[in-house]
Amino acid sequence: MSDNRRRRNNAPKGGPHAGVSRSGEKAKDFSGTFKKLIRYLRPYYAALIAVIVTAIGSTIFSIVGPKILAKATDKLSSGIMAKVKNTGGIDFTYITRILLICATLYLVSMLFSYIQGWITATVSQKVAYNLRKDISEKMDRLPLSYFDRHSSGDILSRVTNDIDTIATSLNQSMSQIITSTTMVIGILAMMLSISWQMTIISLLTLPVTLTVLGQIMKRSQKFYIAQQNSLGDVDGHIEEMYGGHQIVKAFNGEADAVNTFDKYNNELYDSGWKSQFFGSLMMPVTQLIGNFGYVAVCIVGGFLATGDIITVGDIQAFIQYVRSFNQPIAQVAQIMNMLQSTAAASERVFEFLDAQEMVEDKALVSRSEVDAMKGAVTFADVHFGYNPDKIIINDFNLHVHAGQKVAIVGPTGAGKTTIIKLLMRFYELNGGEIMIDGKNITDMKREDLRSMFGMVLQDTWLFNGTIKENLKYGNLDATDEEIKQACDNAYATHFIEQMPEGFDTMINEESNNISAGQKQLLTIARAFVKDPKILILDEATSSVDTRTELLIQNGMDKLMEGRTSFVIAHRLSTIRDANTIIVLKDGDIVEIGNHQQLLAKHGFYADLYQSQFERSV
Ligand SMILES: Nc1ncnc2c1ncn2[C@@H]1O[C@H](COP(=O)(O)OP(=O)(O)OP(=O)(O)O)[C@@H](O)[C@H]1O
Repeated sequence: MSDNRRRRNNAPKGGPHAGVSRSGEKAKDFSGTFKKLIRYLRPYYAALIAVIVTAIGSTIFSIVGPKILAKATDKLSSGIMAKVKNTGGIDFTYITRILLICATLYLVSMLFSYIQGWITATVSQKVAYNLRKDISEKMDRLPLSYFDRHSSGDILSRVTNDIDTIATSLNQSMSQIITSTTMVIGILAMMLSISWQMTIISLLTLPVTLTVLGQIMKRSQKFYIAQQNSLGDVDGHIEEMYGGHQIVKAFNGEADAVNTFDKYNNELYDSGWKSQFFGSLMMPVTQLIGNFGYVAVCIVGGFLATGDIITVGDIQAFIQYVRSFNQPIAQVAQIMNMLQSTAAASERVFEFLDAQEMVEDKALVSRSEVDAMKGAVTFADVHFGYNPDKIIINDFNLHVHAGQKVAIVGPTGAGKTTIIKLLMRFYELNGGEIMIDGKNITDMKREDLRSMFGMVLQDTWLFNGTIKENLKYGNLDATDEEIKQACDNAYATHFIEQMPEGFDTMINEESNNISAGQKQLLTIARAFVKDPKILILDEATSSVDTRTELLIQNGMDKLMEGRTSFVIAHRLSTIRDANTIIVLKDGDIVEIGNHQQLLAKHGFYADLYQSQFERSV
């Protein structure tokens, strides 16, 4: 089967990061996406109210701080004046009391910030946790056709990168939106309470700050997107070249590979440099414009103070407020930017969660009925196309008695694998029906249906675990004796026992401690452990040594005894004893019969057999 290859070839350009949501990416439906995201926040409304209360609390306390501190400054300055004029002294008791009040306010404000940080971290991580959980459950309900259309890298990036983006931005924006807004309103109120004239003057700098910030952000965002794209190109290129480095070397493609890498790397350098440069301009520029504001405020404040309209303490408090005014404004702008990428990430996640699911299981045939089945298979007028507009299996009819061996042969792309996928209900038919022991497979639960099958494929899939764990994959209750017996039947015991830790040796998909042939023997043993009624064998085309090939063949023959078997055959010499051989061409059965009958027909099969036979002579 060539699924993995096919999927990889279909993967979007840009490598593993090709589906990653990029900061600055715009969502198609901003408000709709946020509504969906807010649904995930619903269980935490109480916590969110607590965030609002603590955020407002901590901000108010830090806002009133300077105003109270101003009282101490005034007392101090009037005390100094009195001392100079010899009319009195500094009232330290009063000043100490004010300072204590201020310290308490700042402490309470800090405590509130702490509580608020704790709640937002919990809520954002819970939302991310629930999204990941929903995605994982959704994966089980999605039809295989969904995975045909989306690369695994793309799906992976939705579960990891996109959800990370959502969690991080929820964490930051939830409290920042509230604190920044409270801060802006609060500071503005305090400034107005000190002097409306000075407030107007300092507000004059605001449009300038906002325009300049907007321009900088627009520019840096453009380069940021370019940077992420170049990063995707670099990653994709490295993955491709590293994955196929032997081929690259064999075809002398190194110079080309290095040139392409240099090109992507230069683009990354260029966009990375520009985005960071523009990003780092934000703070100094805001400060510069703010400083002009201070100068103007100080001048006007000085005039007002000399006219006894405001006090020196007021000027000091006002300056403090002006300093903290620009910060929340810049923060709100940043949050707006961040929310755009959150929306883009959420949109990708919800697109996955909203994808059309498989037709629901019916379970009209009970598990006990399925368990009692013998394994007779009937295909009746089956029509199917991966894309309904392009039917590739036309009117397929076949009846297989329980225990029979059916070989499916035909040129590449004829539809051999497709027939098997339909039998296991990986895809829904466009017409006709498939029955096992006379019962339509759509009337059974998918899980029950698949419990009847055992597969030995060319793509020997083994997971990270011990040999024993891998063997028990299809039957977790198998005893050690059953496993040993299965390995004996599959001629696998010998090599397993020679391994350093025998059945407890760790293996995985890329294991190089076992050979391709040994992996094949393990998958045969795994099928024996499962003891299925119907077998699917996809004959290995990969070359193994003759002795191992013989072991594999013998193992498979033994495995097929007494079970309905479908063999996708590549070497026709191995299927001479099949009860029925069907020859597929472009999704149609062009010939059917046993080996002798088909040879006698002198048709497609006979030609195919002859050509293989001649090649092997
Ligand atoms: N997931 C898929 N999505 C769309 N088209 C597919 C998919 N899988 C297979 N096809 C197409 O369906 C046709 C039959 O493919 P299938 O894999 O069944 O052929 P096959 O006979 O098993 O070939 P091979 O011997 O090369 O494995 C081919 O044209 C193939 O390109």
